[in-house]
Amino acid sequence: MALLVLLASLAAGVASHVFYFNRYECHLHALLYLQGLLATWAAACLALTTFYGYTTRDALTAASSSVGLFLAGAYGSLLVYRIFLNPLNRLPGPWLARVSTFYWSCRLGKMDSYLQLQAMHKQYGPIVRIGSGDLSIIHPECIDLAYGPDAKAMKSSFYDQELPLRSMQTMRSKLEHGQRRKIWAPAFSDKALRAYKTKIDSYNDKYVRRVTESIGTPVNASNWFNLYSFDVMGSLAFGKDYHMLESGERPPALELLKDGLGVLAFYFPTWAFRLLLAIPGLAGAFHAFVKFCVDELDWRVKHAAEIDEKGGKDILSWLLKSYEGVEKPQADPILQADTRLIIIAGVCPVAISLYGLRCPSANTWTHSDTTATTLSVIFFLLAQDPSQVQTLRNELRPLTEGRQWSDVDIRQAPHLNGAINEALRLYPPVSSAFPRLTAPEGMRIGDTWIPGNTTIRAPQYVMGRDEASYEDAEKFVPERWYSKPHMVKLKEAFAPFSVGPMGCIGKNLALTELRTLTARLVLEFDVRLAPGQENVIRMKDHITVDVGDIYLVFTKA
Ligand code: HEM
Repeated sequence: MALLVLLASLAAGVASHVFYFNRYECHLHALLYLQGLLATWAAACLALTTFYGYTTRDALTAASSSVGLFLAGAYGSLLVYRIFLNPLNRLPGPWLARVSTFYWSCRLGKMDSYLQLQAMHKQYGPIVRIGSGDLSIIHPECIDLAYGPDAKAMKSSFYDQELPLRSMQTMRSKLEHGQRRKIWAPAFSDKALRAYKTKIDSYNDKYVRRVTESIGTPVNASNWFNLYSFDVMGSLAFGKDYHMLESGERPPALELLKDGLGVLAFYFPTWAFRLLLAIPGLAGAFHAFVKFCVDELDWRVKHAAEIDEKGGKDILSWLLKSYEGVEKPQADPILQADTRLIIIAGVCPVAISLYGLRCPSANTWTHSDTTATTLSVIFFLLAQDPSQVQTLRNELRPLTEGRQWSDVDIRQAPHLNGAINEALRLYPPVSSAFPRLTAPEGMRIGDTWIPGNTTIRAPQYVMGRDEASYEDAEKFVPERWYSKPHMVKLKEAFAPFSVGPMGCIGKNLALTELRTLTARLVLEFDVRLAPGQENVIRMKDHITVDVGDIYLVFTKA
């Protein structure tokens, strides 16, 4: 009888894998499975002692053996499938990646996923297995096929980490995402961007003032770019000035998030992340940030009339239009999550919103803001080559001199746009890319067939430095984007904002900030690396990258 029960447990384990875990997405319920297993174990102990006269010790042994064999069956079946049967096994990659996606996490102790991916692609080619169901692909076709307007691939389980909280960006259903995106779209139209101009200009002024105050001395430019970007997004989200550029400090709820990013560097599977989130106290910073955004949204809705009267249109004023007639729009959890997305999208799409988890390795403020990262990189690259600053100045002076200029006047400046593209190519703020899940019927990339339900990513850092796509790929050459087009061999490889219906909705806003602040600074200042500042950036990659402190010296032009 006992043997029969043990064999049944083993068989149940195998069946659970074959008929359930291997067929369906199960990442949402890891905690429930754990609780179920413990509850079954406890119930079995109780039943054996109460109804079958087992001693406590014997009951514990019998119940544990049964549960143990169930797990052995489930994991045994999983290992057999992964090692011998998985169709992904014919694709190149380290053998251990077949066994578990934790293999990938274990390589990321230095938070350098972009470098690890680069090394793996050098060794294994354009398509590399990085986990049991995960591939990294640098074939330029992947961009359009996985992310483009007609892509059949969908967002992977990565986007479920925050459930039940959902923002536009974490909506996996294309239909639902599309409907929400229609509500967001007017906030990023040309008309809306024109209305944000005054706010952006005022923060550009503040940045220039900060530089003027520290002329000739080393400044932590990346930190100031980060404060700049938070100030701009705070003002565009809530119509409030947080004065971060003046004070040099962030509101406490944002400050809390500084500890939250390190853990993202390990790219844990979604189920493991959700288990981490469930540990009481671990996600405290995230909840504080959620509350901060809910409070600010509440304030914003209550002051809507006042803000509208001042004519200071912001992103929320557009989103709130779709709530006309709704008594308390601020109570809608999707609007709450979208508000968080505005704040963090320019900072760290998805990432910060997901986890305010504490991580001991992240003990300094991380410069993970996408716009700030790009500004930091632009000036880091310019600081190493004064002739580039001069070329930019020569290009911009005729476009700006003697008039109240705006982004419209410099939008087509080829060298400026080239320099921005080069910063985004060499140090893309989203370096390892957002994962997609291939459609059940699979897809072909180049000559390779990718099976259905495979998680794929197209890492921009590796693609940006691939000689197959760019000539002299490691060099900063703004001209490749206008007068030397032969240096861009495969244009479709370049997608720092992603592409398609789920790509960056804030691209034009980001470019406006990047162009106008860069132009302001190069028109007024020369720039060089501060003494002791290394001439390489050692980024930390936690979905968006952290360029660390970059010390520069600005002098009057
Ligand atoms: C250099 C700066 C920026 C870069 C490189 C960048 C990059 C990206 C990328 C790669 C995505 C796609 C993420 C995904 O597939 O899930 C994205 C999405 C998004 N970005 Fe940006 N971004 C930048 C600035 C901004 C700014 C300033 C905003 C303003 C609010 C913004 C708002 C968003 C939003 C709302 C999404 C989600 C779009 C959707 O789900 O439809 N981004 N961004």
